[in-house]
Amino acid sequence: MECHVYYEGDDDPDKCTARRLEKFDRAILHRSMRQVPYGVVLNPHAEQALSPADAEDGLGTLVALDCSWESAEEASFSMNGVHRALPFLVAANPINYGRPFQLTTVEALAGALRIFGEAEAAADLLEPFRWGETFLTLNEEPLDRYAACTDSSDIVAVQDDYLADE
Ligand SMILES: C[S@@+](CC[C@H](N)C(=O)[O-])C[C@H]1O[C@@H](n2cnc3c(N)ncnc32)[C@H](O)[C@@H]1O
Repeated sequence: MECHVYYEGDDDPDKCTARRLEKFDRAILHRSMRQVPYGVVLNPHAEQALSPADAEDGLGTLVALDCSWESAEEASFSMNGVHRALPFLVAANPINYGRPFQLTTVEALAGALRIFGEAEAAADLLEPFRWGETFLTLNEEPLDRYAACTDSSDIVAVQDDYLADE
């Protein structure tokens, strides 16, 4: 599955995970919205949770928006595609370690790949990051359970187990 990122460029370039993905040839960055291909769009505002059932709908393409969280409002996600929110997963990056839902671009893309059953691709994407493997170990149990789900309602039922512990 190809990973594409619409790059807004308003976040600290030194900490930006999308730029590092581009540097290590793990993702294709687009500076113009028109260039972003149709795909499964990782959108935290989406009504439906991502599930394995979405794997075919993106025509082999995953899309994220790399911008600051301040500008990641609903209107910014105007890409063409199937919009999905990730279920409960916690960040492993040093800035937001342990925080649920607010993932970096690479964590979001890797989480989606893992839910789609593409464990090797997820590990490969995270490989250029010091804390990359930690994201997979920290979230191993929910990721295994999400990857075994059939659809979005299954995912939400699994997620409820983790939200109940928050
Ligand atoms: C707001 S940007 C922040 C990127 C950060 N500056 C970096 O360097 O990675 C993170 C992007 O990852 C995706 N993402 C993060 N958490 C998500 C979630 N819970 N559900 C869906 N997508 C999510 C979205 O595409 C979101 O715009």
